[in-house]
Amino acid sequence: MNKRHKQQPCALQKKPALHAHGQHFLQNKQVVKDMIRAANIQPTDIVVDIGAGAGAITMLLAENSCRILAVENDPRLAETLRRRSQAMPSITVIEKDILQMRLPREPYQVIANIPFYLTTSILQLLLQPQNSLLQRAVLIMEKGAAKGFTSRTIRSPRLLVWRMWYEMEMVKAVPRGCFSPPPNVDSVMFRIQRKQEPLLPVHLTGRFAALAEYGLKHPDRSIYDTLNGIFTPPQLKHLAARLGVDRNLPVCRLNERQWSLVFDTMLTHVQRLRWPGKHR
Ligand SMILES: C[S@@+](CC[C@H](N)C(=O)[O-])C[C@H]1O[C@@H](n2cnc3c(N)ncnc32)[C@H](O)[C@@H]1O
Repeated sequence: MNKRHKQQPCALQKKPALHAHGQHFLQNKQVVKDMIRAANIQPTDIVVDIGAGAGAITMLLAENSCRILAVENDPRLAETLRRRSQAMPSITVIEKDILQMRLPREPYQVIANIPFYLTTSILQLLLQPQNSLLQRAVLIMEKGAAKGFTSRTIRSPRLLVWRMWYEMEMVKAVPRGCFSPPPNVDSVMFRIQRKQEPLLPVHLTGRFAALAEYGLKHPDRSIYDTLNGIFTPPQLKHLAARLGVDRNLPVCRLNERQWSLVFDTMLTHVQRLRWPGKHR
């Protein structure tokens, strides 16, 4: 046999490991029940299960009579779930990459044990205020990621924009033994809730995002050094008093409420030509 057509050694023929696709299946029904309770699911809700697998969450959700969109891109798992839910009209199985999916055009909830490798992309998809009607999500995610999203300091412009719109909190730890196979990192139940009163109107999101990009380019710089490219010294003095902070504090220590004051002060008192971004 020609060398090039020799069979590959077995190790190379192995299927990719399940966890390479974030496939850590929930084995513990109580965790799923706790997620459903934490999301306060009502019979009238539309609920998206992202990475539905064989249905650990979807099947229990169906007991709440809500409408469920179960999204799964692994054809074998999607087929299993289609079979399991055949007689359940409230469940629609969507065999698709979640990142290619059009989200509901009406208010919806998410309950999901997400593939960890897509955490940021999934949040990016769900938390775009311009095109997402997400009301609440209860997700299982890696503890490290959850800590970053709820951190007291805000170093990422994207996170800052999300937090203008959504409350984020860790609900509780989910032990590794609740999954099969167990992940090699710690996991938590994480809740995202649309704020009753968002800190930003949708139509100003682009303008605020430009301020966030500018303001957090060097998150450890002081508030004064960061913002003196936008505000004049008297405006900065007025702003520091409004914020109730020392102007030498690192800018990453401002919370989302304080950033909304920075934004408001900029819109009210600063000439447009000094605003960051292309939206002048
Ligand atoms: C952590 S498992 C959760 C499975 C199930 N929900 C459970 O709790 O047992 C994540 C699931 O997401 C699926 N998945 C991975 N990437 C995906 C993608 N891009 N779009 C949709 N599903 C995906 C995996 O196949 C896997 O079934």
